[in-house]
Order: sequence, then structure tokens, then C-alpha cells
Amino acid sequence: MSSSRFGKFGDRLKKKLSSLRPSQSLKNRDRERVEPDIDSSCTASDASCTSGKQGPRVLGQQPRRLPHRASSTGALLPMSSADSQFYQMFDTATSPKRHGSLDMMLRPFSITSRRNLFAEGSVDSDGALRSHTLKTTDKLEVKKAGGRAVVNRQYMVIKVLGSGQYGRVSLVVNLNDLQLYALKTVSKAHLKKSIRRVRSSLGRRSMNNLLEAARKADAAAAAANAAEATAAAQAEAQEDAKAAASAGLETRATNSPKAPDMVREIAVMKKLDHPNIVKLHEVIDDPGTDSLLLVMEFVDGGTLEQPYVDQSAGLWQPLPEITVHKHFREICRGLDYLHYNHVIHGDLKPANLMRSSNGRVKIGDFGSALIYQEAEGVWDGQVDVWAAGVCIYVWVFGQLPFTGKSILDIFSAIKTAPLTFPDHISCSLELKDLLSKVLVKDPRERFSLEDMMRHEWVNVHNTMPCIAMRDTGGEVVSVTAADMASAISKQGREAMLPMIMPMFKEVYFLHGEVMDMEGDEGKLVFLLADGEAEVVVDAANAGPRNDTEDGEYQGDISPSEMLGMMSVESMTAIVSGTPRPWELGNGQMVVATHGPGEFVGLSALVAPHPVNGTGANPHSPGTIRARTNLMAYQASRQAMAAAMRDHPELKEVLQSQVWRQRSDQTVMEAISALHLGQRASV
Ligand SMILES: Nc1ncnc2c1ncn2[C@@H]1O[C@H](COP(=O)(O)OP(=O)(O)OP(=O)(O)O)[C@@H](O)[C@H]1O
Repeated sequence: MSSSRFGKFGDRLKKKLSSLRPSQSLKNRDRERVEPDIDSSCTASDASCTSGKQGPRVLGQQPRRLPHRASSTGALLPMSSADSQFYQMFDTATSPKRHGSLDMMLRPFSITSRRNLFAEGSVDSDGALRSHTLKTTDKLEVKKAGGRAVVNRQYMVIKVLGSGQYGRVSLVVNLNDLQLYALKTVSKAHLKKSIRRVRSSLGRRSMNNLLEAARKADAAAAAANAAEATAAAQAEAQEDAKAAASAGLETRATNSPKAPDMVREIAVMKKLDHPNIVKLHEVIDDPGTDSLLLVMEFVDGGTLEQPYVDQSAGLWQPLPEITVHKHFREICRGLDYLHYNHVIHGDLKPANLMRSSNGRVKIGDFGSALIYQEAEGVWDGQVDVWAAGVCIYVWVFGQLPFTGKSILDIFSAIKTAPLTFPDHISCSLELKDLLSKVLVKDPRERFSLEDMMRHEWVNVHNTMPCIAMRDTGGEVVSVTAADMASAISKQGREAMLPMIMPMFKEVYFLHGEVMDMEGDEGKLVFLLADGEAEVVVDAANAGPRNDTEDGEYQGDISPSEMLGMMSVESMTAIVSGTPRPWELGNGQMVVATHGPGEFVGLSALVAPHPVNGTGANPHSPGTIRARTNLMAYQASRQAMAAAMRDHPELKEVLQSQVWRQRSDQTVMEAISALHLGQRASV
């Protein structure tokens, strides 16, 4: 492998990069992917099945422009045959049809472990139940059967239950166990943001920041109804106000929020199991979009807000104290279980409390929950105690304990106004006593959850004890590597994990540290647990590895075949001449970034050789480097190879992982193909 030859290739590649224009930006390409739109309103006659829209929803769709080449002065030049060959291949590889066929190629991996109840074109005995492909993304498949949407051949949508600020909740039936579940679509970006938000609020923002934020919010929503300030918002504001006051109104740079770890949060949530907690059963990721689907226990009695609030007037209807008492004891148990497992709910409010048909109250919506880690410092479970107190107050008195005409007024009332009880509603002295100990502004002086559970109003003078988890014992939920890796459903993942998890050991890397070097024999495979890794390739060193001396191509797979295996994104990255933040200079390019729950280093193990297309490529096609401080599970290539020999299905699954991750391997193939395309034309 002569370095001059690759040097020449490198120069030609650079020239190519600078002379080409992408037909679309990477961003637009990403946005062009079909968004999942699960809708119960589909009918059998509506083949597109998207709420009456024409065909699936495509965001940011733009007419495709033919690639052309510009001179340095911007004038269009006639294409060379190498260019046109390349463009032809590029066009084929990136056309929707071609992209579709890539999906087809991957599809068999997606259904191996699922019951195929609604195979394409299947018809029931009456001929009524037909299925049509509705939409398929990399991991999320939505089909239509019997006029209803079916997600991943498992969850059939019955109806929409409701919509929150960030997503929609549908009632679905699980075709595997014929039980009802609630399926919630949430935005990954929102989930990450809310984790960050809770962390930062628990990390103590200053009062100045808080008031500034409140002023901005007030200005933006001058007409906002004060009643919209939720119990949780009050609780958060309360915590912030007190914390800021005790910190002398200074912004604390220390104790800054850690990078959000959605996978860890989800892994913990999935392990929580308590009669007063809405169970999270499955999380389905669609990597092509911002959507995450949460499959939850269906709670059939509605929320503890709907029946008690007059929506038109925004007024609460006071509840009998005895009803509130019953609800509250269950909330205490659920909260106690959460806190025992180091989970802070962070958004406790009547709208997030649900009732089952047998009257049991369940805490739901963990979108703002936080897993407390001792390393992070202060335990802030007191935020949930405050919110629980606000819930009692609202139910008993039919109004919020602290109100104002604007958000700023409400914050100010929370911070300074004394707790009062309306005269026109009578309640027991015990309840007033409890509220006066729970709605205490300083969290250090506020009742703890256990104090609350021992209070005479709750345990009815010790005749109905409300026993805390700490007194009964029980294992605290912990998450293992296997839990983390299976937290979010990935196709084939479930079958693979038991085979590979025993091989992994925990490793840590500092930001910038090399985990595996390009060109070395790929010895390691990593499953990322926390933090991000990037794959960097050196374009100047790229090229085929089994050319003959005279450069003749010896492989048995053609460049166009290789291009058929490429992802659109990596191709766009290769041909774009525009400098991008991920281009490091000196011909180095970050071709892939991976986060928690994803594998890196697999391509050396299972991907076909970039040129001859056969066998596994024993060399790392790119350098794997820590993009942040990170924790990962590491396995040796040898051990993985042995497992693949013993379990042929593991190889299939890992191969599909490589393609799905738009790995560095595909980029290397693109570079090789570009090289070969150029040489073929010389
Ligand atoms: N597990 C569930 N079982 C039954 N119904 C549910 C379930 N989860 C949510 N719902 C219904 O869906 C509605 C919307 O829920 P969602 O959690 O999206 O919004 P929210 O909590 O009301 O608002 P936000 O998320 O904006 O705070 C709820 O009001 C409730 O009626």
C-alpha cells in the first residue's frame, strides 16, 4: 500500500470534495425522512392512512436537484465521465426508490422475533382484515390492519386518549397478550430537555435567574391565566426561591447539570413496579425521527384533574375530605416507592395522577422525573412533597394555595405569602395541621415524605398506618448493562443481549481519548452507556485494501453494488464541499457519532470488506474516540467472533446494527467507490 498512491488519491478526493455540491444539505436530508404518524382514524379504504392527508407526512420535502459541478468562479462546467458515473451512482443510492430497497433489505431482521399476525396482504375469513404497509422507518413499523394502525405488528391503535403538551396518548391493544396499553409518543428532544431542566432546577438556579425567566414568561404570556401555573411549577419555583435565598442570590456555577442520560432514566423507569405507579412496559425508538414511543399500562379511570375541574371556567370543584384522604394515602405510597428507588417525579399534579376502574390511584407521566445519584449531591425529593401538598389543597379547597395575576405574582406569592385556608370550606384541624407542615417554604423545615406518612391525618391517629418502604425493606431498583442496552427496543436487540452481555466489561474514557485506532486490527467492540463517541476517518488514508500493484480492482462486488448499501447521510457527507463543524481539517472527518445504547466498533467485526465485499473486515475503518467523558461496556473482537460462530443469528443482528447505525463502514465504502469510479474513468 504505497503512501504516495494514497496521497494522490487524497488530493483527488479533496479536489472532488471542493468541486462538488450536494444536491441537498444533510439537514434537509434528515428532515425528509417520513415522520411516524400513528393515527387511529385510518380506514381500510384510506391507503395512505394519515388522518385524511394525501400520503405519509414528509417534512421539509424539496424537489430534488440534479447534481452539477461548479468551477471556482461558480460557472457550470461540463461533467467528466468520472463525475457523471459518480453522480449516477449517487443518484441511485440516494433516490427514494433505492432508499426503499435498502429498507427492504433490512426488513427481514425486523420481524424475526415478532409474531407475524398481519403479514402484508393477509385477509381474514370474512375478507375484511387486510393489511397494507402504512409506513416503515428504520425501527418503527406502522401498518394498517382491519382499518386500524398497527405498530411493529404488535400494538393496534384503538383510539386517541388525550394529548399533552408534547405528545399524544393512544389506547392500543397488544396483539401478543391481548391486553390494553397506553401508547404515548414523545419527542426525544423534549425528553432530553426536560431531564436537563429538572436537573438544572434541582441544581439550584439563582433567584435572579428565576425572576428574569418569570419576567420573560410574563411578557410573552401577559394574558396567561394564573390558574395554569401547576402545582409542580409552584413546587419548582418554591425550591428555587428558597435555594437561591439560602445561596445569597448568587448563581452557582458548581453542581452544574450532568449530560442527560435518557437511556439510563428509561432503564430505571422500566424496572419500577408498584401498584401506585403507571408501569412503563416498552420504549420503541425510531431513529429516523424525533419520536419515542412509550408503551405504558393503560389506566382506565382518567386523571384526578378531569372530573374535578370545570374546564370552561377553570375552576376546581372541592372534593370531600374523605375522598382526598383515600387518594392521598395512595399517592404517598407511590411517591415513597419512587423516592426509595431514588426517583424524583418532578411534575406531580392532578393531571399526572390517574385512577383505575377499581379506584386505585397511580402516578404517571415521568417525563420530568430525575434519577438521583449520590455523586450529584443534594437530595431534592422535597419538591414532590410540596407538590403533593398543593394537590391536597386544590382538591379540598378547589383553588391553588398561592395565586397571582401573572407568573411573577405567583412566584412572589409562593416566596412570601403566608399559607391561608378559605373560610367557606370546612376541613378537619388535622388536615390543616398537615398542610401547614407540608406547604412550608424552606424545604429543610418542610415535612419529609416519611413525616407526612406518619402524620395523624394520613394514618388516622395510627389506626391505618401508612408504612414506608424503608420500614419494610425491599431491594432498591438498580440497572445493569443489559437493562441499559435493552431500555429502548431495537430490532433484534432482545435476542442478542443474553448472548453478548456476559462478555462485556465496564470501561471509562476521557473526552478526546482514543478508544480504537483507525487501521489497527479492530480488537474491541463497545456498547456505550453514558456519553458519546465519534468515529473519525482520515480521507488521505482511505482506499481499497486489496488492490493489485497496478491498481486493478480485484473484488467481486461492484462499486454500484456497494453504493446500494450506503446510507444517504454518509454519502451526502462525502460529497459535500461545504466546511462543516464535524470536519476537523487535515482530511479528518467525523463520520459518525454514537450515544448511549449504541454500539461502536462493530463494523470491523461484521461489515463486509470495503472492497471485496466478502468476509469480515479485520481492520478498524475509523478511529473511535470519546466525544465526551464516557462510560461503555467493552468486549473483545475475539469473544464476539466466537459468539457469532456459535450463534449465526447474532451475526445477522450485528450486521443489521452496522447498517442501521450508518456506520463508518458505509463512509469508507463511499470513499472506496469514489476512488474506483475515478480510476475506472482514467
Ligand atoms: N397510562 C395512561 N392510561 C390512560 N390514559 C392515559 C395514560 N397516560 C395518559 N393518558 C391520557 O392522555 C392524556 C394526555 O396525557 P399526557 O401525559 O400526554 O399529557 P398531560 O400529562 O395531560 O400533559 P403534559 O404532558 O403536557 O404535562 C391524559 O390527560 C390522560 O387522559
